[in-house]
Amino acid sequence: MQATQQQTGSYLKDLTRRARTWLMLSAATSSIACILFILQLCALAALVDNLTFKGQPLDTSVTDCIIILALSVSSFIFQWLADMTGKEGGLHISASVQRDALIHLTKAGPAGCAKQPAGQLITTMTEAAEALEPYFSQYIPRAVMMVVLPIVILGIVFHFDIWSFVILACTGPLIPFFMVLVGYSAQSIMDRQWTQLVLMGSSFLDSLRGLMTLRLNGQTTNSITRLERQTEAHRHATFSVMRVAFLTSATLEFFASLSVAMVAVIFGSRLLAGTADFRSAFIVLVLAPEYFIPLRNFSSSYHARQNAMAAAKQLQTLFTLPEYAVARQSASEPVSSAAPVTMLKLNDISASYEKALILKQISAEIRKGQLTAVSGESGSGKTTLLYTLMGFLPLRSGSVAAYDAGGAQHPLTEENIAWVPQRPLMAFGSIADNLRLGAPEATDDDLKNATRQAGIFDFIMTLPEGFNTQAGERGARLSGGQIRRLSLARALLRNPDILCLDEPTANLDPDTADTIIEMLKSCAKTRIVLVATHDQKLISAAQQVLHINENGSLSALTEKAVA
Ligand SMILES: Nc1ncnc2c1ncn2[C@@H]1O[C@H](COP(=O)(O)OP(=O)(O)OP(=O)(O)O)[C@@H](O)[C@H]1O
Repeated sequence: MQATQQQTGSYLKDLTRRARTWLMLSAATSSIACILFILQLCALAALVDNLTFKGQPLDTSVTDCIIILALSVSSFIFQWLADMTGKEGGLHISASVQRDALIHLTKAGPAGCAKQPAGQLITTMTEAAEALEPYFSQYIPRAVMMVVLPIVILGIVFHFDIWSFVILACTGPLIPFFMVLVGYSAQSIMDRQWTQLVLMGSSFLDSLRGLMTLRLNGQTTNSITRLERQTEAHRHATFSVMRVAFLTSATLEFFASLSVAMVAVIFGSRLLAGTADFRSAFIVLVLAPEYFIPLRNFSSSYHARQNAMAAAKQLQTLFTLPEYAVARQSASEPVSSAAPVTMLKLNDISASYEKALILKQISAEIRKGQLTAVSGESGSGKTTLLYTLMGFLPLRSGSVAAYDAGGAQHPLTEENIAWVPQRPLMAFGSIADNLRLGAPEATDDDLKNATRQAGIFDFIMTLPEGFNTQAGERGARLSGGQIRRLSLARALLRNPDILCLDEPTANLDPDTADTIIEMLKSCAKTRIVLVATHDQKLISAAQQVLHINENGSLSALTEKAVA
């Protein structure tokens, strides 16, 4: 569900607090720059008046020229400082939002993240977070400037000419008024543009990932047509946004030019009639366009605000993902004892994603030395059971306790449990890089040992570059069985006390499946090994089988003596 305008507005307001100092510095330096610029214009008007009408000789005006130059340089420096501090504030906020989003995704874990398409998450994490930067670096300092500078100019103009003051005071507020009016109707166009962008991103990623499936089903052309349609819709939405932006700036230009022209006409006729002096006329005429500049700058950055509002809505949607992952103790925290965990005790555990319970009151003891399989119909909750052990999903009730051989209880930490999912991730990089994902400190010998245990060492040695061979995008240069064995080696490299595997033999030829089953049996001699599987061969090879029925309850627990 998308957040309302009001919720998004207060979210952006809250974010402002994260870089308040930078943004205040930006607004302050920008105000100083503008005041210096106004002083420079006043000094210039006085110099021109003195030289042309008061007959002051040029050689006595050197000090005036130096003052004008100094004012100009200082104004430039302060404006530069204003841009830099504004940028710093904007970047600080967008980086902190990206960090928050990443932390939230970690808390959501694989179960929570499954609720949004990966393409949408990528677009939100990158483009939406970056779209916040111009809002904070431009819109907020300009909004402050829009208030400060026109008031200063109005004060000066009032001092010189009441009629010019009235014209500027009446026309100035029209600009932000029209901006807000146009802005409200443009927000829905902006939201549409973002929805199209997110949709395009997810469709593109889905098509890329499912290229093979699309091809096999003769859907490549349809997929291209759908992508073309989405690109076209995004182009249309972008054009609508640009049309509104152009129309708005044309309206603003019209009002600004009209009022400057009115001031010029009034002062021209007063000069001709001899009721005004040149110096006042010159000052008011150079200040009149400057009066509209902060208003125009504010209006042009209003687009940044609308874009940020639409982007912030996408970010708020990401933050609504449920935080399923359970916080676990990490290696940096002291563990009560170095003895390995040899037994897991499930005490009446129940778990659910939403309201309905998926797992109901499961109790079992899973020990080192015996391969344990979790079997059951598709959708019965086998993966969910592994998720609860891995900490990807909290328990609704019951508990999981871990004990060492001496009967002492241990906490379940990120280090003593490892997981090999149904579709293991192969990152872009070499085989060695992929193996070291979970154990960056692992030596070459460690890699050899782990791959030997996982039965993939001989295959790696046949590759021309051995461990340095590139795995390809998502392991595209490896077979399904090779990816499984590599991810098993990756898990073993961490030397976990508990190893959980989801469908380790799915879609493998009988010989490869047999090799993996033998490997798991041998792994189970030194650690707790728990597999979720449909594979009858693997179920028969297991010494303990937990059968979960379609209601999510444990319907049978069979145990065989270890051979
Ligand atoms: N992230 C999720 N959010 C909500 N419901 C989910 C989520 N993941 C799984 N489920 C639901 O939980 C139930 C159990 O799913 P689970 O993946 O544990 O079954 P499984 O026994 O492992 O199935 P399979 O053998 O097909 O892999 C299913 O009804 C599924 O729709």
